[in-house]
Amino acid sequence: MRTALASAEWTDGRETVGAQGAKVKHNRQLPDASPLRRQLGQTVLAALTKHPLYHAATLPLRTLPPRFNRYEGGGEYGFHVDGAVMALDGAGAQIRSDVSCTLFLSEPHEYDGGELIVSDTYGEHEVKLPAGDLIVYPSSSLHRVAPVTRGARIASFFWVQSLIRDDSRRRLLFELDGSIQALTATGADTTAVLQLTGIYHNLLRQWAET
Ligand SMILES: O=C(O)CCC(=O)C(=O)O
Ligand SMILES: [Fe+2]
Repeated sequence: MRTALASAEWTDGRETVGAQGAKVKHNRQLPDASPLRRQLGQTVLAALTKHPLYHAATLPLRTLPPRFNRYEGGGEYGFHVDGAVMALDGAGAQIRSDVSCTLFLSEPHEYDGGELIVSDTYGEHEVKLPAGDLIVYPSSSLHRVAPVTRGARIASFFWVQSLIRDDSRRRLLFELDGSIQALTATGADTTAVLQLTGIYHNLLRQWAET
């Protein structure tokens, strides 16, 4: 993916953003209609289907085809909130953004700056991960990408409509899932684990929107 993206043609990132974001967005992206975007996006989605932790955290219902962006020469994306409802295709289908995803494709030593900074009720969290690592964060959060002052930061980014709209419910289910996995791995009482698994699925059944 890095090799293909190194010789790609990039376009102004403001092409896919509303008026609020356009004022603070200074990066470039693969054009939405680019075959490379489609091809690499499918590679990203295929990798996600094989990742239990990603599924546990996002509980995906619909996923926007991944896009690819590039920041360099002081490029940044100032504080913004992602649009709540986005076009899924050209046929009028829409997706509600519940979870935002950034897949880092550049190694941290290849550029200065470029931290993804997510602001929540506990303050600001800075994220800068090795190539191949992905961060998921609530689309309801304010976030920004710090200016890239050396090198280039290339990433894939996309949005997920979750079965669970509410961030706090999604978090509870994620933590419950993690506890069940840990209990199973350490050989806990199977009847108790089965009961907890039932509680997980019955909460999911009560809260899931499809
Ligand atoms: O480049 C990133 O990590 C995030 C991009 C972003 O926030 C957006 O496109 O809305
Ligand atoms: Fe964003």
